[in-house]
Amino acid sequence: MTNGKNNDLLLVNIGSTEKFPINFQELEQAAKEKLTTGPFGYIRSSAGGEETYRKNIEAFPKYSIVPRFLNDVSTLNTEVTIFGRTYPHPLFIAPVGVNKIAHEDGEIAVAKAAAKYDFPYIQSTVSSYSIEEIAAATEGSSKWFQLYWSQNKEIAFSMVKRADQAGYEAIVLTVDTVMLGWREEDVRNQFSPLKRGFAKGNYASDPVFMSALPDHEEETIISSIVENIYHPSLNWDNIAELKERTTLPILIKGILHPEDAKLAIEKGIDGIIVSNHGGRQLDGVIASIDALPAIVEAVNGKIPVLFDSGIRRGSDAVKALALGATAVCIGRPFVWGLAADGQAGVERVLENFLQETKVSISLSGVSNLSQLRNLKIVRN
Ligand SMILES: Cc1cc2nc3c(=O)[nH]c(=O)nc-3n(C[C@H](O)[C@H](O)[C@H](O)COP(=O)(O)O)c2cc1C
Ligand SMILES: CCCCCCC(=O)C(=O)O
Repeated sequence: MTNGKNNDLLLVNIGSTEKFPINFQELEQAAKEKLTTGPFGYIRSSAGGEETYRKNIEAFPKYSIVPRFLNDVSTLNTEVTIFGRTYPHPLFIAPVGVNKIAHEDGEIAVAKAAAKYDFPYIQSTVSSYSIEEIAAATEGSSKWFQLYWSQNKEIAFSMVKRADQAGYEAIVLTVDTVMLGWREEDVRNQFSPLKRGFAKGNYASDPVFMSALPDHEEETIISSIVENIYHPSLNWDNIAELKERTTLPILIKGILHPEDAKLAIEKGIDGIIVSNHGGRQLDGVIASIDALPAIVEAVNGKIPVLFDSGIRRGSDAVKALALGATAVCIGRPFVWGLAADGQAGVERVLENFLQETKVSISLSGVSNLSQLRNLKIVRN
């Protein structure tokens, strides 16, 4: 989304004879045709009876944009500044692990596409490629590192140090996944990407992780990843320890309660991501978009509040931004783009997202993000 003069993007885009899935349903269908049952089910599905997954999607139409007209929208500025860095638009790539189950090029393809369209890339701990491999493939672009705490906390600290050294600009500690949610589809398909070695990127390249192993056999590496990734004892004291080990800004991902948002601020956390993990963890929790307004109110502008879970198109992003999100993260849509056509598929998804978001902001009658935050949203 370039800042400046606003063109008629739809008419510019139409003219190609190339066929490619455009919306989420088409992308999911295209991915289904490419993937086998286990990987497709792992990405698509969520926890329990998928009540929260459905709520995430069904909640968006309950919020309506009340646009203003006769404001000059011939220019548009979508810049947002977070931790001192200005980004051209408020769309991020959510941390999504084990990308090789969708496409051989995995996270490298996603990070390159993200760099091309200026989406800051949040790399998952459980990536198929390492921090250093992704940094080398995308020099100069903005990257954050998503941290899963480890049973052996020295492994977590080591990964944070590596991310800092590789030029990543923030740490996103995910707190809703201290153990894996109950995911029936994966039980049915007997599919675990962790157990099949798709999450090795950052572990097999980590000196602390590797030096703690009795041998370097594939089986030993995988079983140690599985042991370390479960970290049910995670608590606020660990956050204090993490703060002592890095000067990078720390965000907490998975906040749904306003009191946890307030606690995060008290404990010196630099930002939060309102998220229910796309419904993949505790089924039955509140839709992420329904949790957002109270959290924005509790935070009261003190730290950035990012948002994910259920963003499927530009108008969803507009609603989340108007409800007070500083930026929004795209999840499953880019994974389907990756499965459908590798880096080119992710690029198409991001480009369309950007264009639809830009058109939607302008048609709401506003020209920048601070005006967007004052846009009226009603809940039917
Ligand atoms: C296949 C898959 C893997 C994911 N892996 C991670 C991860 O490693 N770390 C993390 O914090 N969140 C992870 N997430 C959650 C996303 O960051 C994000 O919260 C979620 O995708 C948002 O929901 P949506 O995709 O339905 O919009 C994953 C999501 C999916 C679909
Ligand atoms: C216990 C942590 C496993 C993480 C697997 C990746 C992930 O977050 C997901 O939703 O899948």
